[in-house]
Amino acid sequence: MMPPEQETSNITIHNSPASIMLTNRTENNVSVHAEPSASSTNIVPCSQEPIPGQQQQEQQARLRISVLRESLRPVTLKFEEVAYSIYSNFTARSCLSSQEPKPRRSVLNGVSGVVRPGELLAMLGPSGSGKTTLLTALGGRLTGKLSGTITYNGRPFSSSMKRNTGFVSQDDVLYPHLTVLETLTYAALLKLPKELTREEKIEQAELIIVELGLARCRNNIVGGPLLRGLSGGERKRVSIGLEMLVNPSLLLLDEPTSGLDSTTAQRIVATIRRLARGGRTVITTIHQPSSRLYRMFDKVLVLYEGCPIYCGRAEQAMEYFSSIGFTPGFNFLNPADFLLDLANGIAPDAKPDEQLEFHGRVDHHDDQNSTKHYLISSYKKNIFPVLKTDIDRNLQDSYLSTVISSKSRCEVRWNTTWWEQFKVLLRRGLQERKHESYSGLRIFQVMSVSILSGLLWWHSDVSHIQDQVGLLFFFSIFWGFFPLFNAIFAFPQERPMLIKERASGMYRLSSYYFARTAGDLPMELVLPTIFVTVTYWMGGLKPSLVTFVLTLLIILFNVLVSQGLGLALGAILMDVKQGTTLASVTMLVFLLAGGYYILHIPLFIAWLKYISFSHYCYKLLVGVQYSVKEVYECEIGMHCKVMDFPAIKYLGLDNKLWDVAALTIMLVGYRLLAYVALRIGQPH
Ligand SMILES: Nc1ncnc2c1ncn2[C@@H]1O[C@H](COP(=O)(O)OP(=O)(O)OP(=O)(O)O)[C@@H](O)[C@H]1O
Repeated sequence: MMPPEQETSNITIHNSPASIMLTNRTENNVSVHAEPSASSTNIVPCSQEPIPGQQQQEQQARLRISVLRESLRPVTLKFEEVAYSIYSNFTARSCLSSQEPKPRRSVLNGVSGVVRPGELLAMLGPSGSGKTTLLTALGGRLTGKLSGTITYNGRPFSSSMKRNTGFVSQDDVLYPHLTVLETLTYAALLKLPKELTREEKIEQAELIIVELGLARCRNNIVGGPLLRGLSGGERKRVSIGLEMLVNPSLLLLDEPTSGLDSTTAQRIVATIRRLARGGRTVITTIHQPSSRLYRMFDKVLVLYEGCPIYCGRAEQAMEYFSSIGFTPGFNFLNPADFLLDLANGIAPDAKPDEQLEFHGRVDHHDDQNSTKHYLISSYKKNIFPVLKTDIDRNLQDSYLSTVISSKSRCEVRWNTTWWEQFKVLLRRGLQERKHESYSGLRIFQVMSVSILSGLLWWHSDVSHIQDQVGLLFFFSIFWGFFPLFNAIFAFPQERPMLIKERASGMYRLSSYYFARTAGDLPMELVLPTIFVTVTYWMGGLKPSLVTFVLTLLIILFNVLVSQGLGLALGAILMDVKQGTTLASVTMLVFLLAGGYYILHIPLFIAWLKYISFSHYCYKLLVGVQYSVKEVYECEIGMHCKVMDFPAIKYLGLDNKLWDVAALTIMLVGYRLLAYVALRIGQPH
């Protein structure tokens, strides 16, 4: 395939705007076709007949060498009259009237285009013109009221298309503590089909590293806002690499060059173009590309406040605008600057000083509006009809091939088994969070509290029953607070990653959920074990191994329930601040209603203790610590039954099974609630 500089167009450019739009160089030069391929990695024949061994081997060999070389399932993306609006109190904008007040605000208005395999389309437009919204819509990730049609080889977006689409968002969503190699390896293990062995998947990750020029920093941690790691360009390449692992046929990138120096930006766009030349359909949004970058684009789509003003070959954009009366002046060396000025309503005949002042001057507002209206009506008159013909022309072909092929195929929903996903996610989570789980600060926090409380209750005696009961109550409250607050962070912190990975169909929510909650368990259980061991014996509680083990088990049970509540609050609110506020109120209520501080709670509010897991835990702890016949020295020389001690009498120590059952219901209920909240909160 020829590099674009050498590629030639077979269609002569005429002065008529419509004839400019007819030119389609990719169709003439790129030797990939839009028919859905039978060798899709996530589409397998429905028939029960086994694939012959040789054929299977060939398929595997093809998968191995395919990454970054050529697309296996070329996709022609067509979108017609795409419109999107959001609820707003502000004045709505529409393509030809900008003053009319409406309850909905139009973000995209009648955007159309065709992007074929091998082509790189760049979306240009001022900030807020709707580029990201359109890109998100094309990636099948936009929720809300979207109208118009978007087809992929003539079909609507499907779960197989979802896995065939790479989406690189503007912000790099990566785990900061993993290295480049780990990041790509875990993604390869989750994303690549089960036909490949584990070693082959790791090999693919290595291939990507080499291909994207990341070999030098393969063992460096990715880093984040508070952790020094990769440079911006390297992070962006890791993000692209993650999407490239499945060799997607459609690659969408949101401002891949923002914040990068011009050389790095050029390197990234060169990579993207190379990916396009491998038969992929690539769309990128871009801010202020230099003229060098602009020359790398095959097509451009220019948006003006959500309305298209140009969609066609990049090199013909200037000629089109000249043909409708906007000729670039001497100061426009970069076509992108010219297009962006037009998309801001700045006509090229404005003098440089006027251009600078343009936005601030009221009397130019009308000029801006009339420029906008003229550009939009010219688009509708000259470009849209040609685009429409182009969209309709091939629609029938791809529809036919869809009908034929869909009869002989079915979609495989996941590339890896539930168990495989669970194992990889568990390992990845443990690695990413090991610094947090095993942090010295956390261990110090628990150890210092355990030693301090051991000293405060040092060898307490059963005759000081008030103190001993206080220690048991402290156990139940401390091990209610601590896991609750730790668990609240789990889902809100991982939300961007979860949304991103789930949107690309990487794993099931259930495998993620179980891996995430199981990953936290070791440390969540080890710390209370150490705590109880130290404080129990220092505090002089009953010197019986059985009682100690039962005390420990009750506290571990309480930890799991409290963790479940934290997970549920985090998943429902998805906001750490709100979650911790609600958790502190909840725990305060549990503390007061637990049955230790207030023994005469009015009946109308006494029910609060029944929803408190700390209450059940406290009851069970007291229940295993003292037997029914046990006595204590209530006054000098006088012995009273433990069960008659007011705080214990108030608790009522019968029905221990009911307490265990209540805790079990909470354990399951909170975790189920967390899962349901996560599922409901998912964009798809
Ligand atoms: N869900 C939403 N809620 C509120 N406003 C939205 C929403 N989605 C899009 N918008 C608005 O729609 C407009 C287009 O947003 P979009 O992010 O697509 O613009 P953009 O061209 O990508 O901008 P930039 O180049 O600055 O990223 C903006 O004014 C934005 O505030």
